[in-house]
Formats: sequence, C-alpha cells, structure tokens
Amino acid sequence: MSLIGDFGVDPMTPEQFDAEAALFGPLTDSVRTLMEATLMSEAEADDVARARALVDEAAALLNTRRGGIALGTRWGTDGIRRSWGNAVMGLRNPVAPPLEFTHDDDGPSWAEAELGGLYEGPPGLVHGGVVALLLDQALGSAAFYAGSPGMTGTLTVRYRQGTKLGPVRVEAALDRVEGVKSFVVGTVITPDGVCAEAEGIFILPREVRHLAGELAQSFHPGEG
Ligand SMILES: CCCCCCCC/C=C\CCCCCCCC(=O)SCCNC(=O)CCNC(=O)[C@H](O)C(C)(C)COP(=O)(O)OP(=O)(O)OC[C@H]1O[C@@H](n2cnc3c(N)ncnc32)[C@H](O)[C@@H]1OP(=O)(O)O
Repeated sequence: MSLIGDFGVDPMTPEQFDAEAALFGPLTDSVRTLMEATLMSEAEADDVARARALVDEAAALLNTRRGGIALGTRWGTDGIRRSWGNAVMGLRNPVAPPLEFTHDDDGPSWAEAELGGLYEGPPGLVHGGVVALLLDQALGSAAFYAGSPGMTGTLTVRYRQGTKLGPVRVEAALDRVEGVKSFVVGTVITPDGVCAEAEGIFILPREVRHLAGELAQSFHPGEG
C-alpha cells in the first residue's frame, strides 16, 4: 500500500495545486485581515452590523460547496505532500500566522512571523499555548526535513520570559535519532532574546512505519 492509498486521498497534479493556491491563498490572506480587524475594530455600530452581514454572506457563498472532512494534507502525483490545512503554516488556514520554514543543511530550520493580537495570552504577550504550537510545528518540521518524521510523543517547553506580540523567530534542529524516535530541540526568539526553549520526541507511529521512506520523501520545502 502506498502512502497516498493509506490516507485515502486522491493525489493532485502540480497544475491543480497551483490553481488552488492562486484561488484560495489570497482568500486566506483576506480572511486573516478580517480576523485582525474583528479583534481591533472600533468602528461605528452600524458599520459593524453591516460588516457582519457581509461576512455571513461570504460564508454562505463559500459553503455552497465544501469538502466532507477536514483533510488539509494532500499528496501530489509527484509524491509531494502539502499541508494546506495546517494550523501553523497552512496556505488555506487563516488561523495560521503563517510560518514558512527555511531548512538548511548547516544550520537550524527557522521561520519568522509577526504575531499580532490574535495570538495574545497575557496582556501584550503571546499565549503560552501558541508558543508551544509554533515550537511543536518547528520541531516536527525539522525532524521531517532531517528524514526522520514523527508525531509528537513528548514536547517539553521552558518559558524563560514573556514573548511580546510582534516579530518572532522560531528555530529547531534534530539532536539525534534512536530507532523510531527523533529528539529535536528548538527556541522562540524575539528582539528581547530567547523567550522559550523546547525539547521534543517525535515518533514514527507503528501504523506507518512501513511507509517511512515514502513519508520522508514527501517533504515539501517551505512547508513541513
Ligand atoms: C509523521 C507521522 C505520520 C503520519 C501522518 C502522515 C501525514 C503527515 C502530515 C503532516 C505532518 C506534519 C505535521 C506536524 C504537526 C506537528 C506534530 C503534531 O502535532 S502530531 C499531533 C500530536 N501528537 C499525537 O497526536 C500523537 C499521539 N500518540 C500516538 O500516536 C502514539 O502514542 C505514538 C505515535 C506517539 C507512539 O505510539 P506507537 O505505538 O507508534 O509507539 P510504540 O511502538 O509504542 O513506541 C515506540 C517508541 O517510542 C516510545 N514512546 C511511545 N510513546 C512515547 C511518548 N509519548 N513520548 C516519548 N516516547 C514514547 C516507546 O517507549 C518506544 O521506545 P523504544 O523504541 O522502546 O525505545
């Protein structure tokens, strides 16, 4: 059984991926702008009511046709995987900041993002769960890039200081591999310095161990 067959999804051609990215990427950006505006708006009541009606109309339009299950991960006919539903970096997910990871052979994997009020926990600071979310993805992505992908088994985060809303950099690197377990480390950094450090153990689940090679090769640079 191939990787694609195991997850029950039809592969998409590169042309289909391009068309979907061109159509839904800008929509995702617009919705992200809308979410930020919803949070920060001090508009007049009439304008807020009108905006709500427009948003409801847009949602109804988009819902005229929709997929049956959440499956933001799709494989291409080329064997490459794209995680467009991913909550951290998905091209079609407005909740994603989004983070776009760069992977180098001679340094850590890294991504930078501007985290605004949508991600607030304590006043003016990034929510601790969001910090863990970014680290989970960064570490998982680094393991994937290193050729030893896995699901998060354990993630330990040490919050050293508050992470101010604003520019954030996330870094991660594979430390070592022991059998099906990848040990990965990472940090969240702002202009104030290191705000959080993480260690994670990523485990290739037994159900997909027979697909390890195919899974590792499905990695798409810039995603995870
Ligand atoms: C990449 C894999 C892929 C499939 C999916 C393909 C599509 C990919 C698409 C996109 C990927 C990119 C997206 C990344 C997103 C960020 C990562 C997440 O958010 S992941 C979600 C949160 N995590 C879970 O939901 C895990 C839930 N837990 C489990 O599924 C299992 O418990 C699992 C896989 C962690 C272990 O189950 P077992 O049955 O496969 O493992 P056993 O064979 O029992 O153990 C293997 C070894 O691991 C140790 N181990 C088991 N569980 C551990 C744990 N929780 N922590 C540390 N070590 C553990 C054991 O002691 C054993 O060690 P010894 O080989 O004997 O040395």
